[in-house]
Amino acid sequence: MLPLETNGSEDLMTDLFTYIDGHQDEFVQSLKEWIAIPSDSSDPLLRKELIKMVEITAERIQALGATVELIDMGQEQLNDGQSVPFPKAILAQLGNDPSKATICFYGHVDVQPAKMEDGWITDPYNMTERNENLYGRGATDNKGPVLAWINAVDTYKALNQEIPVNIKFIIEGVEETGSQGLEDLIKGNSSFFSDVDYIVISDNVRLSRKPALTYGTRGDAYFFVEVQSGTKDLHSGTFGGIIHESMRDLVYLLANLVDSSGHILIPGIYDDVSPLTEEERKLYDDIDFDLEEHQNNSGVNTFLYSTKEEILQHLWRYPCLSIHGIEGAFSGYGSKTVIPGKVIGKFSIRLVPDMKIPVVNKQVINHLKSVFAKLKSPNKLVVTLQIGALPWIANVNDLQYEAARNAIRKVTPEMIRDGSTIPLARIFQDLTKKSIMMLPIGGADDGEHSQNEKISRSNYIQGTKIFASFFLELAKLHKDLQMNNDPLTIKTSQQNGS
Ligand SMILES: NCC(=O)N[C@@H](Cc1c[nH]cn1)C(=O)O
Ligand SMILES: [Zn+2]
Ligand SMILES: [Zn+2]
Repeated sequence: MLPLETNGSEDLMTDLFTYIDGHQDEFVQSLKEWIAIPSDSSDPLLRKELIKMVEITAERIQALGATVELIDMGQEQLNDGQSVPFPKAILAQLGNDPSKATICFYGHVDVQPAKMEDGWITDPYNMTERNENLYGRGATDNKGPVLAWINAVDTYKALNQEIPVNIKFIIEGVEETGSQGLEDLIKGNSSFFSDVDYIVISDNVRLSRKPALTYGTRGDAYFFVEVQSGTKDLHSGTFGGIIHESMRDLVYLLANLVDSSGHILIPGIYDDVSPLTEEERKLYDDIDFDLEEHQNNSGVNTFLYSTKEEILQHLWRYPCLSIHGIEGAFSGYGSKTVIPGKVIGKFSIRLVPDMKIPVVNKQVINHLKSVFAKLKSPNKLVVTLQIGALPWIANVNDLQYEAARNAIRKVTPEMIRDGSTIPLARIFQDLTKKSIMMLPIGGADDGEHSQNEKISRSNYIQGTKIFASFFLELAKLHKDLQMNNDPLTIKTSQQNGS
């Protein structure tokens, strides 16, 4: 293996990039193979596929030369009283040279549900390339970025070059359903994180065509509101008109959560939202954001707000409430005349600093109970918090942000926040106290969670290059930092004559 010094870092970078360009079809083929596995974590019937996906990922990381541990995550309790095994989590380590920086990469290999009949143009699990875009479920969220990181490490190996940093991986299979059990996993494996210097996540998209670094995300409080009128579904001709219908109650409850201007109707919900300072307000002015393009990407004609500043603030620093669906309600084709016996409404509130989960939980329960009381319904109401993930904000002055800016090279990346949630971002920050950075490689038009999700071939390949060069840039800055701060290191390098 060639040590770093034998090759100037610019020459090495050229070699790495040439290799990546020359092997891009292999990298694309690997993504196709990963996308072919329907690793949907929300469907218990697909659990075997999800478990297989985690195993394949573990094998792939092991093939890099890493030591891989598969951690049992126990059983997932389903609503119907049954249980299925959680997919294992992967903890892996490649290199443990104490003189090098240690980066831990976190990602997930589970995906959101996807069916042809949802409106996909091609099979979501048969990756298809159209106009230089790679379409398939998980292409950008998050299989593409996880593979790009692996490809970057693989490139050093293939060129027989020393990787300038130690690399750790934490890869999970239940991010899309709230990363259950991962907090305990991190708590129970504190020694794994003790020598980690930096945590990198690449699980969101850029805001525009410009590369970006993400330093904040919203959290999420996801609720189930269950209304039960009886033990079974009923014929609406035989029972319609004589019973209190669970669906009518639920629709009323859901309609009282948020008004048509997007304002959340839950008393007190805005109380803990941190006030907008003048300093923060100015940040929005400089951000390159094409509102029209964002609107085109969404497929929606009219947004709730009309200026760049309002849109970004309502995505990044204000909460929102979205109603996601109703379990138990008739939703198929045709005109089934049924009265459901039990329905579960699903909604979530994206949380921002300084909202607190127990406070929000109480406010939601109190509000729904008081709205329900107005109905004077004999039906049974149960409200449960399913997922509670806190928002995350990082220090953009951390060394790895500078290294990432250097790695992106040609342009200055946009410093952005993100309206979505990575449940583990804040957990990592609180438990490990390490620097966290999100380095997105996907585009604003990738359609995460939507029909026809994709990643562009160019972002996937450029992303692989950015990761490969990030290792070098971070190694350089980390070494400088050590030389300046650590008398022992200075002494050792002076003795070595360097
Ligand atoms: N790419 C990140 C992502 O999509 N995260 C999910 C996580 C989540 C939040 N609530 C339930 N799952 C997201 O919807 O933001
Ligand atoms: Zn994701
Ligand atoms: Zn997602």
